[in-house]
Amino acid sequence: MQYFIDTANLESIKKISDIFPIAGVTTNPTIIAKEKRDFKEIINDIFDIIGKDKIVHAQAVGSTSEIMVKEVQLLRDTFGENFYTKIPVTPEGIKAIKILAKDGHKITATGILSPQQIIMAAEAGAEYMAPYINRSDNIGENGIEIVKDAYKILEMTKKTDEEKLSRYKRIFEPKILGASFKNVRQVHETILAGSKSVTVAPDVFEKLIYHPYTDWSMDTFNSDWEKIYGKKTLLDLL
Ligand SMILES: O=C(CO)[C@@H](O)[C@H](O)[C@H](O)[C@H](O)COP(=O)(O)O
Repeated sequence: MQYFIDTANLESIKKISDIFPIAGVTTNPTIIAKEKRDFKEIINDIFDIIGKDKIVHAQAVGSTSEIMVKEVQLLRDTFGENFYTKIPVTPEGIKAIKILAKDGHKITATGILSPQQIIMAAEAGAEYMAPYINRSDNIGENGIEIVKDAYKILEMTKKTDEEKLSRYKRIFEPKILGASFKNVRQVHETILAGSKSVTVAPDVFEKLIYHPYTDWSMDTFNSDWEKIYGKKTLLDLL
């Protein structure tokens, strides 16, 4: 399972990565713009906090495939092997993914709101496909159904390692990266639908393990213990 934090806010990244077993950080142009700082510094600071063995995703912003291809080449040279460029599933984006994947680049297809967009991005050679669950639910569609359909079709169109090597110059499993969550239920249903990667904003992230009865249970344990042993911990008693 891979949990990503969907933010570029360094305080939030520090807080969450200190506690939770995260796979990395995802951002988008809106998330980056909120920080009002130099782009390169933001990404370097994120890697400094989470470690260079973790993954960072940030989005190409060019409006043509030619510019996106150049951006991705520059991003890989600047940030290294654990940087994934997000590319939107527009016609120009799919064209860019197709060109870049042939050269072994690591791509996350983004802005996904339909299963066909996932299949097309996967065929073009993206490794991660990021469907926007809440944005889909918001207009009366069903984000979870997108993930379910996508997994069925990805299974049907599975490629051998030889095919992957000849088409994309590297071997990887296509993955659904569930994104745009507004509550824990959406995250959980996305995982149940088969998605082993999700990216969650800090406010929802902290709620993933929250339960009032867990807090109540711990309060009760602590007060019962203190009645007999005071503030002593096992370090004092063993
Ligand atoms: O696409 C990725 C990760 O690949 C995310 O950063 C993605 O852009 C964000 O989760 C969404 O845009 C956030 O959506 P929302 O919470 O604003 O509806």
